[in-house]
Amino acid sequence: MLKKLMKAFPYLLLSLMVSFLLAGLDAVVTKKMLGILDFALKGNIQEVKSQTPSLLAGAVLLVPLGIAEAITGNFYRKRVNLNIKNYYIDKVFGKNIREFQKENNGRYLSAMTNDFNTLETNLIMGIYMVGRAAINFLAGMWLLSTVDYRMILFAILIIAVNLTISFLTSKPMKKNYKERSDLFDGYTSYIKEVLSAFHIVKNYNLQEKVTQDYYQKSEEIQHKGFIIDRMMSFVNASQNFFMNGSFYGILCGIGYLAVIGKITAGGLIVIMEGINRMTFPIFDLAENLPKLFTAGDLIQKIEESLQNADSYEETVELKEFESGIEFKQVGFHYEDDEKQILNNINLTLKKNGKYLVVGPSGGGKSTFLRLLRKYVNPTEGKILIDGYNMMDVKKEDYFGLIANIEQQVFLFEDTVRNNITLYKEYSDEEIMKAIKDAGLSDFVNRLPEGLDSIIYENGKNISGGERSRIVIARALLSKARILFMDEAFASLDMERAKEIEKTILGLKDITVINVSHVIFQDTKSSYDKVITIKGTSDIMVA
Ligand SMILES: Nc1ncnc2c1ncn2[C@@H]1O[C@H](COP(=O)(O)OP(=O)(O)OP(=O)(O)O)[C@@H](O)[C@H]1O
Repeated sequence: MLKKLMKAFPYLLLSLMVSFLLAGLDAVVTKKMLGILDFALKGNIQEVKSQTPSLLAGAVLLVPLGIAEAITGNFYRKRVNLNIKNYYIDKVFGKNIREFQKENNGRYLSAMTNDFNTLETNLIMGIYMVGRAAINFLAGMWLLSTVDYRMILFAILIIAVNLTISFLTSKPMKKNYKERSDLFDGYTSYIKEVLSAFHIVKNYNLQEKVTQDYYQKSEEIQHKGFIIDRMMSFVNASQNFFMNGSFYGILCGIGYLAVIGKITAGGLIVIMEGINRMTFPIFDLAENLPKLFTAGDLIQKIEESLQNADSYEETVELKEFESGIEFKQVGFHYEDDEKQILNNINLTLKKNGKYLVVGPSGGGKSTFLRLLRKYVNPTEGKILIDGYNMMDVKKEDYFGLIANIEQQVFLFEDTVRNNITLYKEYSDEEIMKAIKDAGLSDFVNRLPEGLDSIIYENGKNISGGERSRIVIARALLSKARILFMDEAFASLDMERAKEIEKTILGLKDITVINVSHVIFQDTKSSYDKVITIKGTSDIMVA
């Protein structure tokens, strides 16, 4: 992530260069203006006249520079935000399917909203604000040094104290920011779950329980925010106290120098201006430096959530499925559970064969499919595909050869066409054939705009059966070599399910592995094998 942030560094540099020019020119204009004041007080009108045009030119140039500063600053902010957001979503989709499924994806939502907001304020804008504040502070310091170079010592002292306070307070701040981010993870997951179970909450009258839980979680987060704000107030108050004390001391000093005639009226105003210019940047530094120090931990937390725990290197490229899949003494248990789910499976699935997988609930059918889909690897024995160990086959190659039809259907809010083609190029004939084979022709013909009709929000304007058939058409069109079906007929009426099953069993160039509770006696015999999975050590092939 840091690399992505560094990519936006040129934009930050450009913007700070503009700030530098602006602050520098502003200081020069101020200095010149007060020099002219001194000449005027001395009655040197000639000098006043000769210096006024360059003063006005400088003052006019401040306007475009001010606009350029705002534009370049905003551009930097836009670039860097887009960079890290692209990086993040890229990495999320680089996660292994199984690892992603195991986690609560609320943490990703929380990272994309809460953590990114904190990063934007603390790091992205933090760096920019600190850079700009440092430049303006330097400009103020330069103004002071034109009257008396010893003023530089005063500026260095202020910076040193500021940095020390920021550094000392950064440790507890980091801890609190990290804890707040963890609380946000739980909070976002909770809201996501509760909203998706809206009808259950209403049907079972759980509003009161949900409201109480929500209040408690909100309270924890608000309290953590309160602690962070309280710490920030303490940091700011101590820095303000030190700085105000120093400024008053300096004011007394320069007042005395003015009274004894060591500083001119212009010089006096230059010093006041210089101090004034250093004040706001110092407050910006005081506010942003401690936050900046906390950003590292947040980045680390986000990076850790994006790592795949399984870093096994897959070396085999597999562009075509040639002969078959072989289970050799395969056993499996889930990593967080010692219970053996599958044991000593020896089985061959031939290319273009049609297999029905049946068995009691909890027998291990889905686990068997997970192994075949390469979501998990066997804990004993091995699965070979065309003679290669499946574990070594590159995921992206294998996923390119398979299609999945599941009970839970995901549809994009887009046209029927795009939902079937999944944004890949196919001819109209190919699409229409897949639609016919999936039993979708009547549905598409009924739609006012045919294939270009829109499916809304995960298919809320179409029936469960139509949804399933869209996914079946999707799988048929993708010309996958292996089709995994997981209770694909569960939401179809019997006639329609039988019809689609017949179509799929009639397809010559595809291997079908169908896990189903819905078994039709008249189509059962069309399968090459019926595999019964009934828990450990019990796998029957008929
Ligand atoms: N992620 C998991 N971690 C630990 N155990 C699991 C996990 N998923 C499933 N199991 C266990 O594995 C066993 C087999 O589950 P699986 O889902 O494979 O069965 P199934 O035959 O598909 O069941 P059903 O027909 O009810 O969907 C069950 O005892 C289940 O509790």
